[in-house]
Amino acid sequence: MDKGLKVLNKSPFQKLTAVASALALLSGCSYKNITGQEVKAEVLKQKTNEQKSQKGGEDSPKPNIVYIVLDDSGFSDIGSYGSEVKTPNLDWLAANGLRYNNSHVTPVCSPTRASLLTGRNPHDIGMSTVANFDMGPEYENKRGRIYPEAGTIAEVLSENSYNNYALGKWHLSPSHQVTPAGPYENWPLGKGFDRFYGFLEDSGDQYRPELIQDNSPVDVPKKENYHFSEDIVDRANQYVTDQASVNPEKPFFLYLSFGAQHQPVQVPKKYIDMYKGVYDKGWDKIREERFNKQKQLGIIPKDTKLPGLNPGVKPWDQLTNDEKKAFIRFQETYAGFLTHTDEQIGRFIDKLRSVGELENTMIVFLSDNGTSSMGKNTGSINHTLPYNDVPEKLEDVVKHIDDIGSERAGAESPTGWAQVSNTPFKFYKATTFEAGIHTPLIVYYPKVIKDKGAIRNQYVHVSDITPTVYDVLGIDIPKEIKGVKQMELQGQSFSDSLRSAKSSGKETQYFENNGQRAIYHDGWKALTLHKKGDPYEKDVWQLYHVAEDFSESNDLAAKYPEKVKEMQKLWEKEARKYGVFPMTDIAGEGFLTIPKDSIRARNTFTFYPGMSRLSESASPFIINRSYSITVPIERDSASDDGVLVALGGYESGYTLFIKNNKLVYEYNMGNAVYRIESKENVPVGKSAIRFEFRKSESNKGIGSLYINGQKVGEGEISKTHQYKIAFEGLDIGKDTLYPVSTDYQNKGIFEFSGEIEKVVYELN
Ligand SMILES: O=[N+]([O-])c1ccc(OS(=O)(=O)O)cc1
Repeated sequence: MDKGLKVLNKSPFQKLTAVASALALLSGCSYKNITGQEVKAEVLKQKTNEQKSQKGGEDSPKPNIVYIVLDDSGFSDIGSYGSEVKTPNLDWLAANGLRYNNSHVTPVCSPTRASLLTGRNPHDIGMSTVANFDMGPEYENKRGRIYPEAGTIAEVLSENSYNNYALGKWHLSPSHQVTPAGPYENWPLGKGFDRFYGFLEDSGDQYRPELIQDNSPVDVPKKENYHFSEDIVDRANQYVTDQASVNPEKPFFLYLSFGAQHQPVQVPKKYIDMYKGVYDKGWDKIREERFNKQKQLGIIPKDTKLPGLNPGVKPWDQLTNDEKKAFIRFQETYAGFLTHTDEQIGRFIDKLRSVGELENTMIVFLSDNGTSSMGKNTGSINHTLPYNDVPEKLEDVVKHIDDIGSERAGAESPTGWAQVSNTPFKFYKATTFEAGIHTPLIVYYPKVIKDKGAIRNQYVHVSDITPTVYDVLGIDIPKEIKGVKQMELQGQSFSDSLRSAKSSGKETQYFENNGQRAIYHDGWKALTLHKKGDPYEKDVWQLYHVAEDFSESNDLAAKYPEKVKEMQKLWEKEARKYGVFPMTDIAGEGFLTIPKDSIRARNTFTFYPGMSRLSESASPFIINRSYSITVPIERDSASDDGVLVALGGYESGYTLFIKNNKLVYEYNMGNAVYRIESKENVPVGKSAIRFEFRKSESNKGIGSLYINGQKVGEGEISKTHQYKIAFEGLDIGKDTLYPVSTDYQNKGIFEFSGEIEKVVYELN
């Protein structure tokens, strides 16, 4: 695809414009305006042509491009793909555009987004798996970043006079680079976007997100009932309004990437209440209803089979009343969250309409992967726990049932509902079964799509979307971007299918994430369900004729062993071609790999008061090791109190603070809080405060408090996080967003009223 030129193919209209200007120049006549100045006629003529070429004009050559991405939402979740959830605005896009029912993504977030934004396969550009995991230079394919050789659509379009905006979840920078001091090259502005507003990591709290605007951390707007999805759409609307008002001749690319439906599932109660009673009938029934509706809609073939419940998912009538009660609430919340998101999408569409841009905009909607199983069989109300492989107890979930959806819970639905979202498929996100990689795709582009509301069956992959856009715009990628030679596009345009149902789809596509593998070729699919630690060559391959078996219900591997071998070979060939090797089957241990070029590789950190919040993933790596935190302070009076250092929030984290003259350290594990309090008072005047953690066993140890070298408190911390401590970063001298300790939850950020000289971490 790389034709080596960064030129726009000129439309017939542009050619006419050029001829008209040339004629005007040749004509050379002039007249006097009211101030008596001489005005050349050709300038006037040119202006008329410019006005004609403003977007919205009949012959406008450059449409706006919008990508709307949902997170962790399965194939059946939206109304026009079979759901009972109310999504009128997405359904409107579907009714006025095309629904693809055979569209594929990667099993997890970052590779899908990397592929979407670059038109290449994820491994080949450094993003085999989530951006949280940077495996260092030995794993070129797992650096948690997009290599500059794979320019993003924003970089390409900025060379074609587009403005480029990104909003919402990013998750395309190594997490250890999410710091207020950069490096910034993998942040949105480093990847071609002109404006950004959102969060940079994998999940964001909907009520108190760690917001970034452009390259700077910013506070959550002080707004009653603040919600992140509303905030990013307010911003998107602002960007569109600004551009339409001030620079209407310029087209824009806008990437609107919701945190929804990823955990934490959080939405105001009003939306949860909309679904009261809807889910009382349980997941078996709802799954069946979605399946039937999908057939009626024609979104799945009439002969599709509905697989049984996934392993570990109990039939609804075998659940206890407590389970039913909690699980109903989870799904009411999930549904309300989606309706709320849809409402925001509606507000954005309305904005495009009101500034006269809707008809001249191509909108692509998709979900980045299928619905997740991280809620396990109980559902989750504290998402740090599943990230650390700590099971949650149903009784805790039931106790906090009314918190689900609120800021008091990092909620995620149980697997029974995740399977419903992924109807008619089996398994979940992170696998290469269709449940993980087969999601909705809607394309709205009224200028070209005449077959409104139709369903397209072409096999499509997320890497094909941006090449399709380039094709529609008639542009080639530049040979170089910022002096870096560009790789060829690897996705394949499906622009023909916008006009014709008959055009062909993609023939071959490989998949891989953390050792889970699959290959699609010409109507067939082979896959492995890899068990961590097993040798890859021992993995058993399954075989499905997906052209006839939409839901992978009939494993044909035993019947066609030769076909399995052929598909395996093809997987290997594609894997070699696209940089899948070396492969790893990391899961949580990915968090423990600290590359040498990460700031986390240091053993000493000195932080000064006033530092912006530092993301947890870039904070001193204290997991499973001994360390100390030393804080020289000064108190003017015995009433000076507040937080010296804190990381995390009420879900989990740690905090060192002074209250009632006592020095307190709390480690909040999520299901237990370890508290150590000084016996003695912290003196007025200068003192050296110190907390020391001595590891005794794996993820266990003794915490000690010192004032001026004297031990003033000690306690055992019998379980610490093995992978990730929290979803909220490190504060010096205060505890922003959520409080780690309930001891000061009514004191706002509980800023230290004395003076902190510095905070020094020393890690062993
Ligand atoms: O293992 N992780 O770090 C991880 C896995 C999945 C995940 O969800 S995703 O939507 O961002 O892919 C986030 C983080």
